[in-house]
Amino acid sequence: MLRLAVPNKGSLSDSAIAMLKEAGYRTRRDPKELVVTDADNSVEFFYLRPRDIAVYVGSGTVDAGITGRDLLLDAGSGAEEVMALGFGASTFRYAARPGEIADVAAISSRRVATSYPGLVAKHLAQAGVQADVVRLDGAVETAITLGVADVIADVVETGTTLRAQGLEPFGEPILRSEAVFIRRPGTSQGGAVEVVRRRLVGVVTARHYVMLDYDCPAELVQEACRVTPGLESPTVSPMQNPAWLAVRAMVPRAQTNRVMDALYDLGARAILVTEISACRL
Ligand SMILES: Nc1ncnc2c1ncn2[C@@H]1O[C@H](COP(=O)(O)OP(=O)(O)OP(=O)(O)O)[C@@H](O)[C@H]1O
Ligand SMILES: O=P(O)(O)OC[C@H]1O[C@H](OP(=O)(O)OP(=O)(O)O)[C@H](O)[C@@H]1O
Ligand SMILES: [Mg+2]
Repeated sequence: MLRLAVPNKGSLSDSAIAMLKEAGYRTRRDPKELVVTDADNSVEFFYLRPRDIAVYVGSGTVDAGITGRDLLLDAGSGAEEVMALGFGASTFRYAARPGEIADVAAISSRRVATSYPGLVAKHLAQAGVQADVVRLDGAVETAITLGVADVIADVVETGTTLRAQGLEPFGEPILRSEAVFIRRPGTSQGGAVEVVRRRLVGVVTARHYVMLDYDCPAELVQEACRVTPGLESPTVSPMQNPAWLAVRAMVPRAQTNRVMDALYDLGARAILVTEISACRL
């Protein structure tokens, strides 16, 4: 059986579970359930802390899993990112009191508090900056107020926590993170991991695209197909009236209304949008 790790708590947990459910897997019924066997799909799910998932996958204790890119890089385990999952987006940034520290070079000889010491040590080393890294479990933003650090490096989503502590980010973000599907390179379960990957690609794509159908005057179909090129190529079908053709294509969800406007201006009519509930590309 394939062994897959899923975040049991925290920012990534609910969305990861929802995505696996959409991909047709059995998920836990109770937050206290830590192991779930999906016999139909030959997968055993282990509900673990996202921080530990990269370590378990890297060591081969489990074959693959879902965690944050920042946690994967912090662990420095042998696990590798297979694909981004499109949720749990955040940046990882340095912050300090306003005007106190201008850039990464100015961190030199200062104390940096973080829950991601691996990630920060690597980043400072790459920048050629010597600093003391203070490892904390959480509530990192308070470290400056408490006088145990001059700089913090932490996850920033909305920036509300930083503002509430009177801190400001500085320098370029160290990292742009989101939830990722990870695996151990060279796992003997490579084929089974690939099946999960294809299912997850199906969910991500179904969320990202809608299906567009429209009727198009036959002489305008080439132009209309340039507006909706689809993934491979749009499907063009005859209609009872030979002056018209029916066109069907996937369109990025975010562009739906812009594309509909363009098609309408061109002369297309009966433009319909439908949800894609699942797909395999
Ligand atoms: N607002 C957020 N706060 C923290 N982590 C976030 C946020 N948004 C996305 N993430 C991502 O979630 C992962 C951290 O999840 P984790 O469960 O370890 O911490 P958490 O969500 O802060 O939960 P807790 O601190 O309650 O244990 C990281 O990959 C991080 O980038
Ligand atoms: O930019 P924001 O939207 O404010 O989100 C980022 C904050 O949220 C998380 O903290 P959490 O509430 O999980 O507490 P923790 O520090 O104890 O993990 C994270 O560690 C940041 O502090
Ligand atoms: Mg947290």
